[in-house]
Amino acid sequence: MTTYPVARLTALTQGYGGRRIIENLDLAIQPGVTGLLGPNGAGKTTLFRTLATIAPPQSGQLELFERPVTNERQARRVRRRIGYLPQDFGYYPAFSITDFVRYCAWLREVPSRKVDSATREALAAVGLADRARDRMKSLSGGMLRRAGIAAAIVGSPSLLLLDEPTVGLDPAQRLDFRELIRSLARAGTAVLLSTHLVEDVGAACDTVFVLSNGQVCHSGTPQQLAELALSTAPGDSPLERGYMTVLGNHRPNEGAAC
Ligand SMILES: Nc1ncnc2c1ncn2[C@@H]1O[C@H](COP(=O)(O)OP(=O)(O)OP(=O)(O)O)[C@@H](O)[C@H]1O
Repeated sequence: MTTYPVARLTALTQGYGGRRIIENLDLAIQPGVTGLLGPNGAGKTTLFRTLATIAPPQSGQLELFERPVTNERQARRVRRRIGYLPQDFGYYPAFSITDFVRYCAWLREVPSRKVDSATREALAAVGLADRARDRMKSLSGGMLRRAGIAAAIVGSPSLLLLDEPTVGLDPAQRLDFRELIRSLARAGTAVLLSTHLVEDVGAACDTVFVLSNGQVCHSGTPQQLAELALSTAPGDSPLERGYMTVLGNHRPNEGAAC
């Protein structure tokens, strides 16, 4: 059976003003969980904003759900199928968690008859059902992040874009989060997860891309990335070492793979 990419970028060039951050990038996101690794400033958030249809490509083509997205009308149609958790997401401090997630469901055009049940399901999925009435301004960093994840998954999007979703989560919550995204993927959601926490990629992703200077310099399974490890030191994981190899930051000083 042929599986089509959920999202495809062809010859993407993207940037800010005259500054190019991503140039001539080809990338396909398949069903399952895909990890996106890359150093600060590599262009991960820029890529997410493009996939979320917030920033139209400066040049190149974006296809989502097997259809080109070339104008605002097409973007609006696909946006309701995309859940996006930005790195820094905005909210009204006086909203309760329920208000916040309901509001995001409304923005994503979840049918009104489904909004209440979808909100309850999303809050239960992130372990916030018993905190549903708490005000957003009263939440700890980790709880705020979980509220953001609930807002991204409400209404079961087809494509879930999570930009550093595990920042601030305690270890138990990170384990729960990994299980959550694996179960969402089993249920048919394609997940793209950007993170600096390499172990999240090893534990939860089917595929991993490494982005550096706006270019994909490695794609494969986490296992394949780990196999690129050139040397290990006590406490380092092979996946971290493989990632460093790809970035050319491995020690001792050998040639860069990227
Ligand atoms: N709104 C903006 N205006 C101008 N430049 C920007 C803007 N947003 C990002 N940039 C620049 O684009 C480059 C890529 O930024 P981006 O946020 O996409 O990287 P990133 O890989 O997500 O980084 P990090 O891991 O630090 O979040 C950086 O040099 C950044 O300074």
